[in-house]
Amino acid sequence: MSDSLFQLEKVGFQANGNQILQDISFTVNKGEVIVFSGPSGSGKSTLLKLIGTLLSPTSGKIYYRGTDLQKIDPVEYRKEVSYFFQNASLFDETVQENLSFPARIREEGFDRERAKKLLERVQIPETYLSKEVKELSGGEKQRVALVRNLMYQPKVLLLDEVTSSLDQENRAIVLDLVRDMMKDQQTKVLAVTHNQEEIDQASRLITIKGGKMEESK
Ligand SMILES: Nc1ncnc2c1ncn2[C@@H]1O[C@H](COP(=O)(O)OP(=O)(O)OP(=O)(O)O)[C@@H](O)[C@H]1O
Repeated sequence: MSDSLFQLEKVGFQANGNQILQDISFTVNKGEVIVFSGPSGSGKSTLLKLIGTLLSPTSGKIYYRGTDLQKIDPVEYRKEVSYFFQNASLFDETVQENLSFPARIREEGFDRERAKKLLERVQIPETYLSKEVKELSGGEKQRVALVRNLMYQPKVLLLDEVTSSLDQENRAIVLDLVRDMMKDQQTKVLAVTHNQEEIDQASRLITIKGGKMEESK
């Protein structure tokens, strides 16, 4: 078990009397890129939120590196496992204030060099640091939000339809950075997507239908 990254055992989730997920069991091993697919409303986002601890299972267990998620300090867990979603919201402040937020909550200084490098990777000039978020386009906001998630290198990146509201150009920029993270810095990715190009990159495709899972690849 300790060699697995995540292990789900008969995970279920109920909300307002509805069984949204049922009996979800699978193991994610360390070198895998997992993509969750399936029809709209089938429970994919809910599953990713359970893994990201934004929600708690109402039945079953989730283990991270062999330890029950309920027994892991949430602050420590968030340092390793980063959840990034479609239309991630930035604070209504400057780009720098947003990018320094992860350091502020850890009472550390802002790593301007890292911010600069990551911004460059998503084709945003350093001068944007002093820009107000409300001056940015939708695609720029999503790219800045991704940079904010990566200011501390996560071990696992949970991506929930992060490119679905982006045009082709922005999508390519975001995917390129995610790919680099996976390659050079060994970040593991679990993603929910409808995009075929992203699905093709999966080493494993897990399909969720009506709250139940089918493994397809
Ligand atoms: N907190 C909640 N309370 C009640 N119902 C919920 C809650 N969260 C999700 N649902 C319902 O659970 C089902 C699964 O939602 P989920 O967002 O996980 O689907 P999805 O597969 O990610 O869909 P999409 O591809 O459209 O994003 C939907 O029917 C949704 O309405």
